[in-house]
Amino acid sequence: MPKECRRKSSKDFGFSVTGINEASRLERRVAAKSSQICDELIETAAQIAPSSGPPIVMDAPRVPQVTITPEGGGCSREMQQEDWDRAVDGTLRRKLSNSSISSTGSSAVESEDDLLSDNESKSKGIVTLEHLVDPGESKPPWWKLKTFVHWPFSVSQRKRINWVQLAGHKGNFKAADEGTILKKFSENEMQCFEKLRNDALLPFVPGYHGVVEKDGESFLHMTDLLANFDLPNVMDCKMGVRTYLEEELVRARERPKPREDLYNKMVEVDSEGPTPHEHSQRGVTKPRYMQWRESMSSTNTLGFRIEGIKKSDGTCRTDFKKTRSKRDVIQVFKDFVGGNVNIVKSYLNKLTEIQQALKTSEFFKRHEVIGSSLLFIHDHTGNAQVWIIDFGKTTALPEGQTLSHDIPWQEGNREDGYLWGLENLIHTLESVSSAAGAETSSSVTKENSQNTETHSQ
Ligand SMILES: O=P(O)(O)O[C@H]1[C@H](O)[C@@H](OP(=O)(O)O)[C@H](OP(=O)(O)O)[C@@H](OP(=O)(O)O)[C@H]1O
Ligand SMILES: Nc1ncnc2c1ncn2[C@@H]1O[C@H](COP(=O)(O)OP(=O)(O)O)[C@@H](O)[C@H]1O
Repeated sequence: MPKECRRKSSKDFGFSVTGINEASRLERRVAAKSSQICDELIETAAQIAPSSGPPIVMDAPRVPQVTITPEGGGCSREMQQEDWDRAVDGTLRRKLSNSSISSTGSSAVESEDDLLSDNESKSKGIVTLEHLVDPGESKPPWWKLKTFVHWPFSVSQRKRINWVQLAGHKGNFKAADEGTILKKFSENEMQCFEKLRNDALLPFVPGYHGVVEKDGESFLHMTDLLANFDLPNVMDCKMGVRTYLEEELVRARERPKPREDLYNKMVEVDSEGPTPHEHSQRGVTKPRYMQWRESMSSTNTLGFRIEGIKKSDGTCRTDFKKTRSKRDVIQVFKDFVGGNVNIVKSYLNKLTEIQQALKTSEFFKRHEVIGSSLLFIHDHTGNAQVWIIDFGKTTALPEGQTLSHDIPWQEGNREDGYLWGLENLIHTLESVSSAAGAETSSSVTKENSQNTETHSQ
């Protein structure tokens, strides 16, 4: 069920959004509409709070900030008061175990005590992005552009926007100027974006606009892929047969650090998942957890898995940990596209283009691509696109080494199964297309036969 959070001010719902993401505004409307109590509180808040000026912290009542109706169990993770406080003062940080390399790129070694519970940190749908430019601030004195001389941010009255984040860690993204977002800096990801500038994959990755810094914190400035869609439907598919780096495996073997948060996540899905030993220590290591996730989902069997879906009606789901069989995956895709065969065909065309580009890409040849996703986005206008996102754990191979991306992984060969997964994904969508086509033609046949009956009466 959606968790509750305290509203800080009427601005959270009431600010005017003319820029960064029109769709988000509409979504927020749709979502807010679904809760009578929420609407009443918005009105109350609007009366209490001034239309401009600093946000007012309302201690009570606790209400859902965004109302999402998840199918099959709670999926929406919403900002809590503590999250706001941490995010606003800039202290919301990812904590890493020493068996973890963050997809934000850090390989920092920290003690187990430093770990955040994943329930607290993992994004599961609609999140609220903080805008880093304070309203009324006319100049951005704190911005220091590291790489590109281009001032990207204008003053905005928007402080926070609701946005779709189907995977990754909450707090990793911030709002930026129209059509763009900021992602927490990762050296690894930054290097990938730099190398992708001259690569065949460039048309399929989010536009990259350099690195920006505020208060000692750096961000990657990139295009918001949702920006050109009207009430977008979004799906995140994590690619590959392996979702952890080989070095994470080595580290966990050398110095195993059982993590309680991962143990809890495992038990939540399958109480018999942990071994008796893991039960007794109430902890599992990161690679063990990741391997278990891969075997429960379609990662091992198909080379990709569905991480999350958000539909235009505001519903969102991230409960796909046990979506494993091709049949189940097809069903999820069918639901995602609402049986629209044209959308499926557009997606298939896009995937084929990506497949071609991957085969010629120098970048792809020379990188182990781990934890990267394909982001599917379509809307009611028929616009359907696929992008390659998340290069936090995409790692350059030693000079001279290349990968084929379609042979089985064995420790040491660094293969990721990306192309094999993509091939399976294409086949899966082809099945969706023929199933949808068959349904359409059978309903047309039915209609025709009804017409014939009507005529003959
Ligand atoms: O999906 P669930 O089951 O919640 O597991 C998560 C995802 O695999 C995260 O990957 P992603 O960010 O791609 O969603 C991963 O972060 P990394 O990418 O840093 O490996 C988390 O590792 P920890 O952050 O170490 O818990 C792991 O706990
Ligand atoms: N450029 C983008 N435009 C729109 N949505 C994005 C973009 N990048 C990421 N997202 C959203 O954020 C989610 C997490 O992104 P990701 O890069 O995988 O983060 P992390 O590195 O924290 O795992 C994706 O599932 C998607 O919903």
